[in-house]
Amino acid sequence: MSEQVDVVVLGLGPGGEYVAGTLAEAGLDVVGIEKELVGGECPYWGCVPSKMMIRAGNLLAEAGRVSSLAGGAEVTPDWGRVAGRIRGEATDDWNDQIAADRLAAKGGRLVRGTGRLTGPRQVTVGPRTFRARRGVVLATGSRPRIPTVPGLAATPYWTNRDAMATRELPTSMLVLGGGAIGVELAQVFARFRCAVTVVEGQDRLLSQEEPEAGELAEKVLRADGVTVLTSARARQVGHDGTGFVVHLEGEGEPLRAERLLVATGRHADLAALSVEAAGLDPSARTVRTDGQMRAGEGLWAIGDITGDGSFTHVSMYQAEIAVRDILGRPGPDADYRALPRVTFTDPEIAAVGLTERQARDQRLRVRTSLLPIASSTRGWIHGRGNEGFIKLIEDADRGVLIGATSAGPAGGEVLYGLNVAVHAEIPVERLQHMIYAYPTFHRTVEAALGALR
Ligand SMILES: Cc1cc2nc3c(=O)[nH]c(=O)nc-3n(C[C@H](O)[C@H](O)[C@H](O)COP(=O)(O)OP(=O)(O)OC[C@H]3O[C@@H](n4cnc5c(N)ncnc54)[C@H](O)[C@@H]3O)c2cc1C
Ligand SMILES: NC(=O)c1ccc[n+]([C@@H]2O[C@H](COP(=O)([O-])OP(=O)(O)OC[C@H]3O[C@@H](n4cnc5c(N)ncnc54)[C@H](O)[C@@H]3O)[C@@H](O)[C@H]2O)c1
Repeated sequence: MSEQVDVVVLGLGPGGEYVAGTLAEAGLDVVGIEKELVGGECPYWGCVPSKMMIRAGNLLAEAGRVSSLAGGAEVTPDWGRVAGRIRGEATDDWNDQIAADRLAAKGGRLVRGTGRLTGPRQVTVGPRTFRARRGVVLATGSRPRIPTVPGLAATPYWTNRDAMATRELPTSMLVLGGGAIGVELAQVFARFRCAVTVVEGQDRLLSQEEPEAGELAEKVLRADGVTVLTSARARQVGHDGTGFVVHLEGEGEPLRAERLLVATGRHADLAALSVEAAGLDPSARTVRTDGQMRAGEGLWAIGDITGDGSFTHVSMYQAEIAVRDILGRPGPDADYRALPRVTFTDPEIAAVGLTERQARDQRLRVRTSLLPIASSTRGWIHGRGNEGFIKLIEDADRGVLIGATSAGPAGGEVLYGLNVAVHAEIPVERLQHMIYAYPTFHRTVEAALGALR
């Protein structure tokens, strides 16, 4: 016998939790199914604990800058404080009772277990089967993609989860992958005196962003003592009981370290959800949706599983659209032209919209500019720690910005104005005649607008 409900939400990460709670508050009979922790990757093993680490690492780095600007400061790094804060304040020692209670208070029902589709509008978890009158929302997120390097699978390698949960820092760590996770954690661990080496397969770090972003990331990581190896791939991985031995492709001595963090991207596992029961292809990498997040009749998908950007803000944005659609309320289609992303290194490396390469590949007539933050008054006053730049990409035929990178102190915050400009397609000509507060970092944007060529 199946239980009849209005909506089943499969997976309660940031997007799924929002959908389940909001629809329940709207009066629908909602069942949310979660196999681990309500809240998903972001609060327990992702954004929140990693940003707590970064806050701590940045404090240490700032203290290191005191000598050149303000006198003397001696700091003693203590990872115990970070690990304690992650346990006490961020994750409640990986206990989701508060989140579960929050869903219940909104009227949603939580079912713990691993769910899978067993028909259109139908989900089974353990012995229970739910039939959803309005439909099912797939929000099962992603998990680390582990490369098929010989030997790796048999070693006790770390993923982001082990790194977030560690009570003690290793003395040395190899990081496979120089994307967002790799560079953020490499910098933090290095600032806590761990000897870090990043091994990135592409010819630069943050390879999906502007080349200048990758160059900057490499420069600042090196300044923190990180060894950065680009165009480097692991050929063989082993563990001798005390540490890792990694042979790279080509000649050279193997790399050795106490820990190995694998940060080579994430992927969704559609086969595990038996998506074919709802008419989807289980071998696909992502669930494709229309602009209202519909993946089929009575089926919606949101978050990492859609492949539209593995970010909490994408999951929440899509969740809002799915909620509206399920409630039958009209609203605009999902629009990713102004998708922002922030890598929380110091300096923060943030971007929105297209890179120059992507714009040129679309055969757009492009004007660009790039100005260092240090060329602004504020950047110059800031002194040490003022690395960064503003890069703008303009569609010259339409006279609007279609992409931008904001790297620098508070680069993610400075991005906001550029995000608005790309999203709202504000003419460059209007942006050039706006008043920019003095002396802010974002005055570099004004200068960069004037330098578009
Ligand atoms: C180290 C790290 C740092 C990050 N930092 C940031 C950041 O600073 N900013 C940012 O925007 N993003 C960041 N992200 C990405 C962000 O965490 C994800 O994009 C976001 O969590 C995705 O949300 P989601 O709703 O798709 O689901 P997820 O958070 O992936 O959650 C999906 C949930 O579904 C559950 N589930 C899966 N399968 C089933 C099943 N069959 N049955 C029941 N339940 C199931 C899982 O247990 C999980 O709880 C970071 C990620 C990592 C790993
Ligand atoms: N600040 C943030 O918003 C933030 C922070 C962390 C993670 N995230 C999200 O989490 C997702 C996962 O992060 P990630 O860093 O694992 O993935 P990523 O896709 O950002 O980067 C993975 C990197 O690993 C490299 N790589 C892949 N296979 C390799 C191999 N065999 N050897 C060496 N290098 C290899 C890739 O070239 C790429 O540069 C990202 O897509 C990101 O959206 C976001």
